[in-house]
Amino acid sequence: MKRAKTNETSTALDRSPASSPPIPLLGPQRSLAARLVDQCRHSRVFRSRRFGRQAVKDAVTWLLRSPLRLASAVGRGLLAALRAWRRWVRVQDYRDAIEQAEKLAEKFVEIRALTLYRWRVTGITAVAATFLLLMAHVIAAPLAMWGAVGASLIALAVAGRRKEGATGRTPALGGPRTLAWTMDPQVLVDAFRDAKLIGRDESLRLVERATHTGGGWSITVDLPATRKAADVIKHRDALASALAVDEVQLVAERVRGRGGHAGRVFLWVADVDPYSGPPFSSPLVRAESWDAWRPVPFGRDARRRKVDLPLVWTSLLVGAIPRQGKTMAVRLAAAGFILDAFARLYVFDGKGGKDWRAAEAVAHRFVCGDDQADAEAVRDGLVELVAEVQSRYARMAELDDETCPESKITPQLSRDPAQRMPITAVIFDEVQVFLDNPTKVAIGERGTTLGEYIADMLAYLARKGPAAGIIVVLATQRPDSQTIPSRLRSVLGTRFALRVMDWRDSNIVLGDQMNTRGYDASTLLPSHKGVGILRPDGETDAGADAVALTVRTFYLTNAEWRAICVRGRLLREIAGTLSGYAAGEDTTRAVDSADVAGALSAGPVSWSAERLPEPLGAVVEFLGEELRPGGRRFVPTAELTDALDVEPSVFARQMGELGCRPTRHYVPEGDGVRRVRGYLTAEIRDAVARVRSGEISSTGDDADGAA
Ligand SMILES: Nc1ncnc2c1ncn2[C@@H]1O[C@H](COP(=O)(O)OP(=O)(O)OP(=O)(O)O)[C@@H](O)[C@H]1O
Repeated sequence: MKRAKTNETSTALDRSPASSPPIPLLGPQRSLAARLVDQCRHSRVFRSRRFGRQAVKDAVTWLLRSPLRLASAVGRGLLAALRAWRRWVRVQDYRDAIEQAEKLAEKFVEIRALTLYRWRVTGITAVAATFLLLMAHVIAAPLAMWGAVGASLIALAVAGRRKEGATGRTPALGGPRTLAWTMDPQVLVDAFRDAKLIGRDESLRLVERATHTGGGWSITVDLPATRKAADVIKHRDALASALAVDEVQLVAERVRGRGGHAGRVFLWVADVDPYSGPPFSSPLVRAESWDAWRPVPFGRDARRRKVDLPLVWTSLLVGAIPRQGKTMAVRLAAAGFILDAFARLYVFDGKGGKDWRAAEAVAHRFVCGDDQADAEAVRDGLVELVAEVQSRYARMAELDDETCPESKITPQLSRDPAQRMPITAVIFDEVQVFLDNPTKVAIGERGTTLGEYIADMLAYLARKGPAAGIIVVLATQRPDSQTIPSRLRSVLGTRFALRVMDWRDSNIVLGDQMNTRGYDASTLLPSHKGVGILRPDGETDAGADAVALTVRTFYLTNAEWRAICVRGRLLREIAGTLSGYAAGEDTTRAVDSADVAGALSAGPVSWSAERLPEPLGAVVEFLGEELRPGGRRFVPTAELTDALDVEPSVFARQMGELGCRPTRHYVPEGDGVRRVRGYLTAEIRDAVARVRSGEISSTGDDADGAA
């Protein structure tokens, strides 16, 4: 993900903390003098004007706050002293012991005498102290009396000072606690301890002191050795709670690259909800044209940094419950292609509303609706695209090394009309409408449903299309495993999850285990329209920065969207690239469907779990594309039983009945290897083939009766 940096939001990742050795924040064993010397030696206050200004601000704040802090410490000290005196005068220890022994009645006179005696001592001490003070005032100088009062106040302030490591939400931290950590790093350390991100006897090291940037406070810290930044990101909610801010206000990032390491964390706490306020307008509204090879402006992150989405070489899956902003997100991606006169668009809208009507003006193929005829038109469009991918690979193989160095599309190839390989975007809104189509069809010798066939072709396009310049963009409001089969999901590189119902749906869009890594789209707020978690494609440069990030998409009004489509048509008319549906030719290219069936089965086999007995069906569904020959060789039993949530002994027995026997195999673990029980994928494939051929019945018995 390329993030453009605005002036007001310098990124932590770009800083070079290597130039600033960490300053110990709190070292229990270090003396104050040693810490001061250290601070001065490493301080950038003397080297950087920005840090100098911040230090002066901090010092002034500290000075202004100190009378208040002294007064509250004296107040606490006075309270503590009064409590101690009250216990003493009431002979509380003795009284408690007697009460425990149930002898209060017997000892009542004795306690009362002792209490009266202590009251007398208190009175005499108070009178004597007052007399001595007055004498000092009269005989010596007023200074002596004020000196004595000052000493008493200091003693009370020391007694009432905040102790290091004090836990819990003390009333003093209520409300302004959100910002207390910017003044007093001890509060930040306490928050890390309370959130159980560091131990009670551990501390943090300050890499960059707290500064106010881009509508929030940022700080970079080093965790104690062996603690991981990934865990801070994972438990961001706990840290937000400890800092008393809403979790949407807290951004935690691992500092990577030069100067970064696995234990260095950048924190940013927004002053207010960063996703509230008016939506951001897309820069594409003002763009005359766009180059589809450039990452398209997609939105802004919490710190308002621009997030661009590379689309060439990848594919995109957008998932969310209704009315969260899927169509908007897909329109943004589409706008980048529409404004490139050399790009071609296939638009398939399963919703059938007017959201995509304006795209008719530029689309090479356009289908809008959920009728059988629409599903068949989508099928024909995809058949044409599968054939197009095959043809492009065949043609690229014929080109010389200079024109096509890597059997991959290049910007020059995609814009050369003679080569006929334009960047082609295949855009689906509400793709589940087509994937769920139950009509039976025969593909080659295989019987399947139209929905399955469409899924197979989409999986093929997402897998083989990007290198040939064909990009698949899918949006669905049902991101469940039934609707988007794993063989299709696993080949969609970039994922964007707006709010979904639960963490399972979130993981289906973003990838397995993403909730345990701190990315769960079900925790997004309903009021945050257009806010989602973006997981960039690991294959693109974008994937290097962060596993995922929360983005608020840009906003296009309907009028702006229509204007973009009109501009796209004009650009095509000028360049002479208007084609297909938009140019008034609405017939798909005649393609021999046997060729397509051949292409689908010559590629990785489509492993469908349909009509397979359990647990084989679930295993096939879980492994998806990994099951194909040349994919994974071995799957540990523990991985399968965990993923399918089944009892290991029952699982082993049922797999045995289907002819799959576990074996032992070495798997990598850490730096070494470990021998574990599991299944060879060849055995699983064999079992699938035997069930399909009827050799094993779908109840799990061998057709010939043998178990
Ligand atoms: N980035 C954004 N900023 C502000 N509002 C947005 C943003 N994106 C979408 N919205 C608003 O959210 C609402 C739903 O948007 P959209 O139609 O894109 O959602 P959807 O998920 O496609 O809905 P459906 O499932 O009904 O098709 C619209 O009112 C839209 O204006």
